[in-house]
Amino acid sequence: MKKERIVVKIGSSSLTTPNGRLSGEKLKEHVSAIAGLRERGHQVILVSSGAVAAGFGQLGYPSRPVKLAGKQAAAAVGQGLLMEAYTKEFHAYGIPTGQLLLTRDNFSNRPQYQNAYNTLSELLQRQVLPIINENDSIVVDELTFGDNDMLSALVGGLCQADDLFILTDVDGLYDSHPKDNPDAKKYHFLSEITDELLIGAGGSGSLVGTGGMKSKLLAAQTALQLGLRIFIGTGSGPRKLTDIIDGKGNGTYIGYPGQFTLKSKQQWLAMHSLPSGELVVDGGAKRALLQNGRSLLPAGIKLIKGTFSSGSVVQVVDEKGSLIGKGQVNMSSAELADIKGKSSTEAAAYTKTIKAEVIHRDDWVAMKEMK
Ligand SMILES: Nc1ncnc2c1ncn2[C@@H]1O[C@H](COP(=O)(O)OP(=O)(O)O)[C@@H](O)[C@H]1O
Ligand SMILES: N[C@@H](CCC(=O)OP(=O)(O)O)C(=O)O
Repeated sequence: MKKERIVVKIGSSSLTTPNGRLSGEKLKEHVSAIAGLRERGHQVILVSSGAVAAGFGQLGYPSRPVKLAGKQAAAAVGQGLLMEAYTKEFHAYGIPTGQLLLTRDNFSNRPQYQNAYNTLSELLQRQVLPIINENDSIVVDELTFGDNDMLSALVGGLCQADDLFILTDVDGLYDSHPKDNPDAKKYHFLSEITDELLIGAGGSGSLVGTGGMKSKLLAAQTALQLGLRIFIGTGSGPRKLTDIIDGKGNGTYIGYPGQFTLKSKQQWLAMHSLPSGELVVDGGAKRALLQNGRSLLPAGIKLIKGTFSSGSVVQVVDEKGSLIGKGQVNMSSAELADIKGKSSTEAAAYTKTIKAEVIHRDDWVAMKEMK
């Protein structure tokens, strides 16, 4: 059987009690199930929620704090408790653990993204189990992931995983909220996340979880684009995760094997990079980029918007303004303004210091083809 690389995401409700304490019993069960996956030779990356939910009780909050300072303080306490418990329990199976606390910036900044990738790769190569959470205690409000579903999908892309298992307190996706509708129908297999599914997905049903099924589906949508298969559901006992691999999981399976996976650079450009400007290109350049797999040359550029430096990411649009793709430019907006619309020979004569390609094909991702 193929050895898979699996991201396992565990939600707050599956790790804690409603009064803000860590549930040692629940945690132990997850640990034994993860040890079971590793015993079969699979690599596991754990994305664990629960810092806020495990910490707020000790701080004297009667329920999950709503204000940012309360959540951040609770997370500071709870994250330590989580890691202490995980380290001890995994140690009993001879599995060393390592903690990574990430923020959105770590994904949008290319050097930080590569650095996170290098750290994860090193941990996995040395048989260490990475345990990841958002860096809740320091992250700025508007930049939080909020819940860990999207974080787990992005981690799946970052470490080029095969599967994402989202463990929660419900046994899969239903066509409407199962707590409101006793006749709600469960989906066992899905190949895509449609708007209809998103409409049927509601918020959290527990006092400690955030995001609910909607955020799991949005995460699943991203994970599908990143080439992962997804499972959303629950289970009990030490075999609950190996059962998922064996197709016997208690939940909903999304995706199919052998999906198209973007290369790491293209994945970063498409999913995480923040464009600093925009280039409007003519029909010839659009064809070269989308159909012929060529680089973007100065001749095809009609208009430059924004100010950027060499190495920045820009978005590329056609003359109607519709997005074609994103790429990393080899020159600044000022240098490009001098050679825009010129043939490559003319451009080369103009300055010998810059490259012939405005965006090299290796530094480009087509956004149209992804749909
Ligand atoms: N269509 C749906 N199908 C299944 N569960 C749903 C649906 N809509 C909303 N939910 C709720 O989503 C909850 C799981 O999300 P959440 O509470 O955020 O869990 P976690 O803490 O594990 O991330 C379920 O307990 C359920 O009440
Ligand atoms: N990073 C946060 C996750 C917040 C949260 O509730 O997430 P989840 O339970 O996955 O919906 C924490 O550890 O408390």
